[in-house]
Amino acid sequence: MSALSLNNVDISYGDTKVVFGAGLAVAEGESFALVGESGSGKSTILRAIAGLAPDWTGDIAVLGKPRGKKLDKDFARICQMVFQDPYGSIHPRKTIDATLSEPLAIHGVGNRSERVEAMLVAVGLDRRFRFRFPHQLSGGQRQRVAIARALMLEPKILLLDEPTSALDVSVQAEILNLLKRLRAEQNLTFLLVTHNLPVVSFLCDRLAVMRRGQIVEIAGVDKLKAGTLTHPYARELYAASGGHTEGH
Ligand SMILES: Nc1ncnc2c1ncn2[C@@H]1O[C@H](COP(=O)(O)OP(=O)(O)OP(=O)(O)O)[C@@H](O)[C@H]1O
Repeated sequence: MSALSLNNVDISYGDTKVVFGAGLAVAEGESFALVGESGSGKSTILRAIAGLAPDWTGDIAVLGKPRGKKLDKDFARICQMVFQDPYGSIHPRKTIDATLSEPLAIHGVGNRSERVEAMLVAVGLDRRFRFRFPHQLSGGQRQRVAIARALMLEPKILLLDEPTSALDVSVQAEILNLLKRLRAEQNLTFLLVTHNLPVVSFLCDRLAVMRRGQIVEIAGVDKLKAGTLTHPYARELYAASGGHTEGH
């Protein structure tokens, strides 16, 4: 059974269709990247899976279960999304403790205090951050909080939308290492959007290359590293990176 599968998925915003006939399957425990030019529909695919872009047709299944069009509570326990900009995605006036406790409260999970402390440790944040506010944290620390919040309900799948691109280069590597470690420790499945090919090489097993709303190639990351992707656009992307597909 796939963790995520899309079959012939079209996605629109109002009258404008932006994704055409997307199909992919991500195995349980796999890390899968969506790459491609800006505006090609990568984030839209994540949003449709997460229930944030409801105007789609085709089939989306999560752990074998067809995905409905609405935000639903059970889904949140299985699949969570992490956004590019942690400042926009964590509430500025809530303490880190409140942010991390909230999903537990909504889902009636107990032992909140212990769970929040354990999660802070798991994402490499000192306990003293617990009662601070987001503006008292660095960008990297805030992204650790956003990742912690996504993991509070022990989901199986993370949808990661450019999780490091808003961060300083020096901090990006720390967050990538964290994601890699958490994935191994918690046997997570990743579907990750990025325009950064070294991130794909570092964190992913396979990738789909998107162009103008279509997936033009799906391949193992070995093909990316070897420069042997076959679609002309995928090759263009590789050439534009100067062959620098590794480096983290
Ligand atoms: N809320 C929205 N309403 C209308 N159109 C949108 C909306 N969000 C995105 N689009 C359009 O949908 C298309 C796909 O956007 P999307 O954000 O999925 O691309 P992307 O591949 O993730 O790009 P980027 O790498 O720049 O984030 C673009 O043409 C974009 O302008």
